[in-house]
Amino acid sequence: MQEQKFRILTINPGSTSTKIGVFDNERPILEKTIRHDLETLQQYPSVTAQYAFRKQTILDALDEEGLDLSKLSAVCGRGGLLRPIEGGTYRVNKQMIEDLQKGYSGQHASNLGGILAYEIASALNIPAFIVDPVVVDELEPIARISGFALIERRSIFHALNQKAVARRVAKQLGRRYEEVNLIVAHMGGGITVGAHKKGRVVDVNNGLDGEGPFGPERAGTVPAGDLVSLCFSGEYYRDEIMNMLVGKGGLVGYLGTNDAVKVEKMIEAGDEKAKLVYSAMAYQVAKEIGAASAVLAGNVDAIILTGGLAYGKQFVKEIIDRVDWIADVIVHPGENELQALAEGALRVLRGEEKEKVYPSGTFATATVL
Ligand SMILES: Nc1ncnc2c1ncn2[C@@H]1O[C@H](COP(=O)(O)OP(=O)(O)O)[C@@H](O)[C@H]1O
Ligand SMILES: CCCC(=O)OP(=O)(O)O
Repeated sequence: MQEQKFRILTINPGSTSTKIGVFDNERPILEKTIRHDLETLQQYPSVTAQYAFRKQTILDALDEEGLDLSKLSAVCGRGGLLRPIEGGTYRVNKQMIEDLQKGYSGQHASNLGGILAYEIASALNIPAFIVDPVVVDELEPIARISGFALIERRSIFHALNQKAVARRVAKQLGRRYEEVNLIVAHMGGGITVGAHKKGRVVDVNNGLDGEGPFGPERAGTVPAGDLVSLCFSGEYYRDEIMNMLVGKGGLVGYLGTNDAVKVEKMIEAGDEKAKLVYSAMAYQVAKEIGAASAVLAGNVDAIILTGGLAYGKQFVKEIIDRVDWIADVIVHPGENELQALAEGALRVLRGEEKEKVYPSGTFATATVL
C-alpha cells in the first residue's frame, strides 16, 4: 500500500529569527531562516505586537518559493510560555491561544508559534499543533528549591531541540534516549543547559528571565542584591528592567548586538571588550555544564553543544577546553526544531500517537514545602 503523504508547514519564531520549514512527511522540501536585526524587533512594544510582521514574513517567504498553501495538511508551531505541561504534541485550541496571547508564563517569541500556526491553519481548515513547548517540565523536586522560600525554580528551556538532539545522539551512541545521561547546552538567543537523566530533563536553567549563562540577548543569572537595589533605585520602570534582562541583556547589553557573527568580526578587528565578553559567555556555559555534571553525579555519557552559537568555532573551543574532562563533547550546530515539529505532527496525523489536549496534561509544579 502506498504511504499516505502529509505536507506540513512548521514555524519556529526565535528571539533573533523566524525559521520555517515545509515537509513532505519527514522529507524537508524547504527550510529557511529569516534573521531579524535588533532595530526591526525593537520597533515592537511586545512579542504579541510582532504577530503581523512575523506572519507576513512567513507568507512572503512561502510565496517567494512558489509554495501553494492549499496543499498543506497541517501547520505546526513551536510552543511558547504556556502552563507547565508534559512533553508531546498538542492540538492548538482556544485556551492555548488565550494563554499564548497573554503570555501565561512570560513573554517569548515562541508564544507566536502556536498563534501563527492556528491562524494559518484555520484559514485553510486544517489542524494546528505545537510540540514540546518551552515549558516542558520534568524537574525533580530537589531541583525546584531555589533557596528563597517565596520563589520556586521553573523549567523554561529549549525543550524541543534539546530532546530532539539528545535522541539523535543517543541513537549515534547505539542506545535509547531513556538509557543514557546527557548534558545538552542549547545556545541560541538564550542559553539553556539541561541535565537529561534517562530521558527526563531533571534540571535545567530557566533560560528566559531567570538564571544560567548570559546569552546573545539575555542576562542570565545576575547578582540578586544588586538587582534589587537597581529595581528600587527609582531610575527604572519595571518594563525597563525586564527589557535589560531579556532582549537587551547579554551581548546586546555589553556590545549592542545579538549577532555573534558580528561579535567575531569585532574581535578580529582587535576589539578587546568584545573578546572578553564573548569569552565570558563561553566560560559561563562551561560553568553551567559543570553544574549539570554534578546533578548527574558525574555519570555523563556525552555533552552536546547545539544552537546557532555552536557554529562559532572559537566559542565552541573555549567551552570544550573547560569541560572535555567530564565526557566526550558532541557539537550539533544549529537546531533540529523544524524537523522535530514536523515529526511531532506526523506521529499524530498517522495515528502513531494521540494528540494531547491543552491544558489537561498540565501538572502543578507542586510547591514542595
Ligand atoms: N556561523 C555562526 N557563527 C557564530 N555564531 C552564529 C553563526 N550563525 C548564527 N550564530 C549566532 O547564533 C545566535 C542565534 O542562534 P539561534 O539558535 O538561531 O537563535 P534563536 O533560535 O534564538 O533565534 C546569534 O547570536 C547568531 O549570531
Ligand atoms: C525560553 C527558552 C527558549 C529560548 O530562549 O529560545 P531562543 O533562544 O530561541 O530565544
